[in-house]
Amino acid sequence: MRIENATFVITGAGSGLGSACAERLVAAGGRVVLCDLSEGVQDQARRLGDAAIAVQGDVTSADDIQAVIDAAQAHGDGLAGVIHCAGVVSVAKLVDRHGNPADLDAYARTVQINLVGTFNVMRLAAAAMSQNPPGDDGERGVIINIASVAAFDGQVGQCAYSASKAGVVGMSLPAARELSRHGIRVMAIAPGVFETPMMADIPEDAVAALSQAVPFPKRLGKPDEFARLAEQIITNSMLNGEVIRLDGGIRMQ
Ligand SMILES: CCCCCCCCCCCCCC(=O)CC(=O)SCCNC(=O)CCNC(=O)[C@H](O)C(C)(C)COP(=O)(O)OP(=O)(O)OC[C@H]1O[C@@H](n2cnc3c(N)ncnc32)[C@H](O)[C@@H]1OP(=O)(O)O
Ligand SMILES: NC(=O)C1=CN([C@@H]2O[C@H](COP(=O)(O)OP(=O)(O)OC[C@H]3O[C@@H](n4cnc5c(N)ncnc54)[C@H](O)[C@@H]3O)[C@@H](O)[C@H]2O)C=CC1
Repeated sequence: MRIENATFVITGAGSGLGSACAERLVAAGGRVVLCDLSEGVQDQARRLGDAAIAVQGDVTSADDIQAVIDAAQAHGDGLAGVIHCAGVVSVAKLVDRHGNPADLDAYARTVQINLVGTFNVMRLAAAAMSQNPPGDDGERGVIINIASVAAFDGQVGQCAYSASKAGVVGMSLPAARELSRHGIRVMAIAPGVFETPMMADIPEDAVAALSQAVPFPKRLGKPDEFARLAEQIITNSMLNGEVIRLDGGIRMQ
């Protein structure tokens, strides 16, 4: 699929990895519709110029995401793809050091945003893209979801987060199988540790430990390194139904 003059929805585009994807797609001649809960997403759209518009919304809301997709249809010649970066991190042990059980609502919130939100965006975007005229190979669209290495190597305290991301991994192949008849590809990226505001709350020694745990390069990833992979997934139609770890070889302990 070509990026130039095509329109993409990027969720979580007010920050971090989503923001980097927006910059890279605009630089490649694409048009973007930025969705985020935070109102800062409007500033990001203004920075990117006429190729970008922002629609504030919650990925767990059917109405909000349908409004984002409707805006994408109007922003260009139909929705070509989605890079779904919106997500939250949570940390809690099943039983804390005082013997108290983990909070159920906190667990449910993490799964609701990271997993149910992913399903919500996929289902509404796929319904819209299935109406596109077929392109090369009969392609009508591409969906890129974001998992995490925590889907595979979850650490102590990551039951909710790892479960939510493992669910994103689990949906990749069945979604790709179902949507292949419409010419829509589904991929997921499982990042390791990247320099974004999501990592900002981590104690410095923990960040250092995570960086040292990366075989090579021993550092946090840069958001544009993530965006470059997303760009390649969009333009390389043989990438489908798979999860790509982008992590420097880290296997978390
Ligand atoms: C490496 C810790 C990083 C903390 C980061 C918190 C914010 C996370 C932002 C992540 C954003 C990116 C997300 C992503 O997709 C990529 C990743 O997943 S990066 C990995 C992020 N890691 C986590 O989120 C782990 C979070 N867990 C914790 O911070 C702690 O486990 C927790 C606070 C939940 C509990 O710690 P503590 O109070 O020390 O628990 P205990 O005192 O009960 O310890 C019991 C026992 O378990 C050992 N332990 C605790 N944490 C870890 C660990 N992460 N890895 C290995 N072992 C751990 C602890 O040392 C005790 O062992 P003893 O032998 O009894 O000393
Ligand atoms: N930073 C990292 O090291 C890693 C991040 N990831 C995943 O990558 C994705 C992006 O993470 P970052 O850019 O690092 O985080 P970030 O915190 O910088 O950006 C996430 C964005 O999602 C938005 N968001 C959260 N909940 C939302 C909702 N319900 N509706 C709409 N927007 C919502 C936030 O407002 C924020 O702007 C997340 O899914 C995260 O789990 C995965 C592995 C590693």
